[in-house]
Amino acid sequence: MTGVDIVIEFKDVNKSYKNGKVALSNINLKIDKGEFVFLVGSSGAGKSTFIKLLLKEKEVTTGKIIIEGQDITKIPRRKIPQFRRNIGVVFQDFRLLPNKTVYENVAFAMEIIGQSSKNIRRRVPFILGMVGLSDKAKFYPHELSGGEQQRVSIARAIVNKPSLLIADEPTGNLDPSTAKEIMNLLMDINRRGTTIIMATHAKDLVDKMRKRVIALDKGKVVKDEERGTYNYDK
Ligand SMILES: Nc1ncnc2c1ncn2[C@@H]1O[C@H](COP(=O)(O)OP(=O)(O)OP(=O)(O)O)[C@@H](O)[C@H]1O
Repeated sequence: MTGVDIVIEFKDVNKSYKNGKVALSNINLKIDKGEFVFLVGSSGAGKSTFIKLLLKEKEVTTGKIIIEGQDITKIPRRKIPQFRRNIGVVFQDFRLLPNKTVYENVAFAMEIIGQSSKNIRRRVPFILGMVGLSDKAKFYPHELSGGEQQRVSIARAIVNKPSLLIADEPTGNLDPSTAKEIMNLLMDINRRGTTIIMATHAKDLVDKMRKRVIALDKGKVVKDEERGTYNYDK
């Protein structure tokens, strides 16, 4: 997928869980290559479900999700790992490997997709420089601040040059000024061409950035606005 136009399209997507709970209802939207999209909505609105469908962690009940012309609902189970390589993911709780250094955490993401050690030695220092962690390469996660740990997790998410980066509450565990720094880093990555979808409750950040805002409420899109704000009418 790298380097190819990524366009995400949800076509009449519905998702109900086994208990009958409707998590997403009749979602129709398109996200173009290079966009930065905030996904907002109160707890239970359907943001995590939206992300899980994109990653194929969950399957749609009905409808299609098309990424770069491919209907991902049709990808067979055995091809899911390969599909996921094209998407970087960042979580609220960082999810770093505690027994690996910063360098090793990022290198590991390249090792598991079979990159040569020569490529790894060239790429990891470059990415650590980009996220401002060159001097922390030999540190372990527990020796870092929350903001630094999140930078490592962002480095790991982008080291294999995904076209799409999904950030699920990436600033949720950070104080406001650190959250702003992480936001700036994500904007920087977006300016370099990576499409970003960020689920968040961080009203201040959303209002400041004035990027596209998609708001969910009870599984429905209740707002989709260019240069939007956090608030939406239910
Ligand atoms: N595995 C599941 N089985 C049954 N119901 C589920 C499951 N996962 C989520 N739900 C329900 O689907 C709805 C949407 O949940 P989802 O986790 O997508 O919301 P969210 O917007 O991500 O919330 P939060 O901000 O709290 O993470 C909720 O009502 C939730 O209880």
